[in-house]
Amino acid sequence: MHQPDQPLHDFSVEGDASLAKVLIVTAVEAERDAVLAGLGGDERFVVVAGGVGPAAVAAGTARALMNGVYSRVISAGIAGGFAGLAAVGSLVVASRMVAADLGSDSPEGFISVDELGFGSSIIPAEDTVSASLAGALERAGLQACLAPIVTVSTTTGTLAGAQALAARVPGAAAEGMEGFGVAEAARQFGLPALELRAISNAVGPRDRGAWKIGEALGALRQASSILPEVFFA
Ligand SMILES: O=C(O)c1cccc(C(=O)CC[C@H]2O[C@@H](n3cnc4c(=O)[nH]cnc43)[C@H](O)[C@@H]2O)c1
Repeated sequence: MHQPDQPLHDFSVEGDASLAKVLIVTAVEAERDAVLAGLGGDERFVVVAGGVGPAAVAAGTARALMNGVYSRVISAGIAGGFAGLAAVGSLVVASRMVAADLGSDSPEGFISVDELGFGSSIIPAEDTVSASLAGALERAGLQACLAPIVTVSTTTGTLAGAQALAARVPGAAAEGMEGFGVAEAARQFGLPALELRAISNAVGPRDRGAWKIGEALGALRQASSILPEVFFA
């Protein structure tokens, strides 16, 4: 029987590793189009819109992985940024992907799935490559940081919620809804994962009208133009 902590398939590349592509998974088509525009038709990357939220995107990622040969998977898109750590229009590269609401609430507070003994809510990002990506973005003149990125099923919409999340995941710079789902699918295929987010709004009191989606998609497009030199130099 399959053990969930073991890869489901061995899709690692045998022979010519240069044939393996990088799979990039966004939530929605506008994000996919921004990534594709930045990549400028580079066929070493495949970009799919996998759906919003960790469940849809994990299924979408697994489906894509079944149909190709990949060396790694990147979750990419827009995100909320934590105050003082990631400003609107800046970029965050994940040091780890954290499923921040995967667990149980209790009168004593949140209990993570790790504490409950049902697995892990943290997937480390491919570390040297993530650091290289953050460095390359900065050298290209983009504002970028390397930090934990949280994945939630419900976006944070209050100041108290943002503060609680920042306390639960110290150093977290961005909040999205897909990173952990993409990383979990990649993990089950034995592949490393990364996450790249462009900040469209602050994590905190919900104000959808204030989201700078165009600015974030522009930053995502610019960041995507750096990816070939990082992954295929
Ligand atoms: O309306 C549009 O034109 C549009 C274009 C691109 C993307 C969107 C989205 O609504 C994407 C949803 C996606 O964004 C992530 N996100 C953004 N801000 C946050 C946040 O504060 N907390 C959590 N997630 C956030 C998330 O990953 C969603 O999947 C609209």
